[in-house]
Amino acid sequence: MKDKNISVAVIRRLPKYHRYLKEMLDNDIKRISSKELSKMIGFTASQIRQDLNNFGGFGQQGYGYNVEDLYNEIGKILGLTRQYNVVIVGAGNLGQALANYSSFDRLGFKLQAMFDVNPKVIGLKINNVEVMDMDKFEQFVDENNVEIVYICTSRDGAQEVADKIQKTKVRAIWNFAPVDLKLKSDIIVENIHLIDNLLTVSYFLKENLE
Ligand SMILES: NC(=O)c1ccc[n+]([C@@H]2O[C@H](COP(=O)([O-])OP(=O)(O)OC[C@H]3O[C@@H](n4cnc5c(N)ncnc54)[C@H](O)[C@@H]3O)[C@@H](O)[C@H]2O)c1
Repeated sequence: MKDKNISVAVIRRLPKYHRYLKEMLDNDIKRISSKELSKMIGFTASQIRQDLNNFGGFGQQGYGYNVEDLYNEIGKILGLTRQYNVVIVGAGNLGQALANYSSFDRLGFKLQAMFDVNPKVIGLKINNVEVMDMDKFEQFVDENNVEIVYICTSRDGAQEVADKIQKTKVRAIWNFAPVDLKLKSDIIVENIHLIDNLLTVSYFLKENLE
């Protein structure tokens, strides 16, 4: 598969294709044209053709796309043909909410444990997953081949967690703490700064209300 030099903008659109195609599969839709796909997703038909051509096309002139094939191919490109071992650090409000959200598990992101420094939450089971003492973090992630850590600590704790992660074989961080982590360049980090998104909403709302 020639997905080496794909732009980040294309990669960021793929999850949306994947999500809509899953919905179509659930509704028993077997094939779709780029025009119909465009109506649903909101990208232009030519954008869709261009995006999918990056990966070898998948479509056929006059037929459109086979929904199941396209869903499976995009899943492959997104790395969803395997499972990932995951832990959550920070078992507070957000950490517990993520642990209880079953869609991650269905996509193959398998939660192996949660970690915290607070004795009040250590030992709890959230959705059948134990909250462990942070002291055991490094040993656990390496012994259990953990690839991804979701950081759900307070802002102050996040860099300390990132420093610990860098001593392990963990490859990626999904960071919910509102801080830009300082990391070695070979660790993948994706930030979810919800407040940044909310401020964008308030900006557009302000424009609307003025
Ligand atoms: N809850 C939300 O809706 C929400 C929304 C947006 C962003 N966030 C961000 O997500 C993070 C978590 O939010 P929350 O509401 O769950 O906070 P919380 O206070 O309920 O939970 C944070 C947990 O992290 C643990 N912790 C702190 N430092 C640690 C460390 N060094 N190692 C291990 N555990 C540590 C704490 O003991 C606590 O249990 C925050 O950074 C917050 O800004 C939360």
